[in-house]
Order: sequence, then structure tokens, then C-alpha cells
Amino acid sequence: MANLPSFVNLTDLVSRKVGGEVLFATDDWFAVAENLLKEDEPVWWEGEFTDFGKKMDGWETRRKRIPGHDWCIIKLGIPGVIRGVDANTRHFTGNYTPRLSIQAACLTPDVEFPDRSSAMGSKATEEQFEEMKKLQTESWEEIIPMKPLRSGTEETCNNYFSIDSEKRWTHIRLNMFPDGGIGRLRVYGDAKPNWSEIDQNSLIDLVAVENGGVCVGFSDAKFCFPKNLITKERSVTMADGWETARQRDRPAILEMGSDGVLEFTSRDWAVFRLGTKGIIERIEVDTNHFKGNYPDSCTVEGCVLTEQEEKYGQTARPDRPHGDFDSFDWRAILPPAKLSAHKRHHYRKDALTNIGPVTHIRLTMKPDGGISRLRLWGRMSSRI
Ligand SMILES: NC(=O)NC(NC(N)=O)C(=O)[O-]
Repeated sequence: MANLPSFVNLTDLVSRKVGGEVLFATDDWFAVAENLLKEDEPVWWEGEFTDFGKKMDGWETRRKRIPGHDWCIIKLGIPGVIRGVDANTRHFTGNYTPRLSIQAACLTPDVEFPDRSSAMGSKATEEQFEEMKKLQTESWEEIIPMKPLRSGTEETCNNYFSIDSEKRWTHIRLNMFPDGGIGRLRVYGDAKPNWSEIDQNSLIDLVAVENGGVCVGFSDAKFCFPKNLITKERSVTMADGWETARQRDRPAILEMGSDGVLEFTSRDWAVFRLGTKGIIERIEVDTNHFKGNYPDSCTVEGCVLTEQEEKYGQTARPDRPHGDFDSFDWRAILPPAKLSAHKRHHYRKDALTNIGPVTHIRLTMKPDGGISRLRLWGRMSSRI
């Protein structure tokens, strides 16, 4: 975690989990471009071959014997501002693509792309090329100029590129010069929904990734990251939630309260910026898959933070490498609530305190453990 660029904590805007989709690829001979968007790490299939060659977990095109290069178009699952990219060449050693560039565009939803239902072993037809070339007009802006990539060994496979642009994009075009393979493409950024399309009065999940929610700090993510809490759909496994380490290294994990009830003094927390400022009316806390390791209880607090305050909170301190938000004026929306194993917990208006509109929330679990999803249904109070 320590040496990674900070943008890896942002949402992967092209991951299949958020609806990322490959719309076109010039060539899918050895392995299809859809593999780029898988959430898991690329695997190596020792000794396994398909009709097209060595079975590879990534996007791999054939060796070019003609001029040109290979490229594909990917629709972002959520439109947004791209802050950084990781082109992971894992397991592609003698066949990784030596150079890439990335372009981005904000396309209208009516653009049509050829059918990709049987991409494996295929190559785009002349007709399709012609169609796609029409998209290569002024819409595409280079966000990463041509850069060399490193071979896919464990130590060298990650190729990080940061991007300095505040523009909102809907699509990217990945160019591989001239051909070869890349295992995974992660496109990290801030989701920017089109708020003008959303009914101001409807109840929306203000922290959902597709509505622009983002995790800005946390105490610990030993097993998996709190940014998973706000992704679409219910979690598939424990790894798809937020799970912290056991709090064995802290003093006084358990104390006896005056009423004879055990009190946990240790806690883990995660802070989220909402997609838009709003009032929370309903909360769902899901402990799906956390059975022997669900937290004893949780609270949800809210406050209004400026951009500068958020940045200050994110500043790493030696004992708080992922930020420290304690000095802000947090007020409880959901007071301490007991949790149980592997279950959706719903809290409606009467269980919550209306503290007015908030921009940020802090989810605290005591003393540690795992939560899989957090939904904060509310109404936006102003557009960002
Ligand atoms: N051994 C290989 O991986 N060869 C080829 N690639 C696949 N996937 O078969 C190639 O030429 O890059």
C-alpha cells in the first residue's frame, strides 16, 4: 500500500463491477479485450492452450505483419474524471505490449458499436474499422501520450500513469503499439454523474459509487478496502467488502461498562464523501458473508467538510497512514446499532437523527471486523 500512487484508492471506472464494457477491439486473437476489466488479478494457466495459442488472462492480439497498431474502445461504467491508470502486464513476458497510449472522449449515448458476442480469435472487419474510424475525430483527446511498458513479472507488471485533467469522460481508447498483451487495465477516478438527469426530489443512494460517492480515508484495510462498500450489487464474497485486522495490538479491547455490559473501546472507521450534499433518510448496513467476523456494532455520523478540510483529513500521520478525521464536527445520524452475521440491516427515518444536509459521513465499526455494503438513501440538497 505504502508505495502505491494515491489514485489507486479511487474507483476503477472501467471495472466490470461498475458496468465497464469493451465496445470494440481491432483484434482478439489470443485473448479477448474483456479480460482487461476483470476485478481479480490475472492468473497463469500452466500448459493450457486454446485453438488460437497459449491461453492468456488479459487482452492479447496477434503479432502484426502489417502497418498499424491494435486498439480498443472501453465504455466507462460510470462517467467521471480520470486521475490515474494502471496497465498491468502480469504473465505477459515475451508477449507484453511494449508501448501504450490512452485517449478519452465524452460521447453521446447514441453512438453505435459492432456486436462483440464472439470476439475470441477474431479480428475487426474492414467495415467495422471504417465505422470506428469515424469515432477517431476530434472527440478523442490524448490523456496518456505514448509510454513504454514493463514486462509482466511480479515485480514489474504494474505500470502506473497519473493524469492531470479535470475533464469528464465517458469512453477511453487504449492503443497498444504495435500489438501484444496487457493483463488488466484499471482506470481510477472520480465518478461524475449527470445531476441534471436526476430528479432533485427522488430518494437516491448518496454514497453509491455511481452517484459519485468516494472513500477518502480509513483506519485499516488489512483484507479488503472500504471503497467496496459503495459498489453496485450485493457482495459476492468476503473479499468484496471492507474487512479490517483483529484489533489485538490495541490496549483495552474490552471494558466492563457500569451497567455490567461489555464495551468495546477499539474501533475501525471509514470516511466517505457523498456524490452530492444531502439529507440521509434511510440506511442499509449489509454484513453479507461476514459470519465469524462481523462487527459488534456500527455508527454512521455526518458533517459538512470543505475541499481543504477533506485534504487536511487525508494527510497521513505516522500512526494514521490513511488519514485522520477526528478533529471534525461529526454528529450521529445512526446511533450505535448492534449488528449480526451475514445480514442486511435496514434503518428507516424513525431510527435516524436528522442533522440536516451533510457532505461527508463516517462509518465506525466496533471493535473491528467486516461489513460488505453501505447504502445511504437520501435527497440531494444542492447540486455540486
Ligand atoms: N507462447 C506464446 O505466448 N505465444 C504467443 N501468444 C500466445 N498467447 O500464444 C505469442 O506469439 O505472443
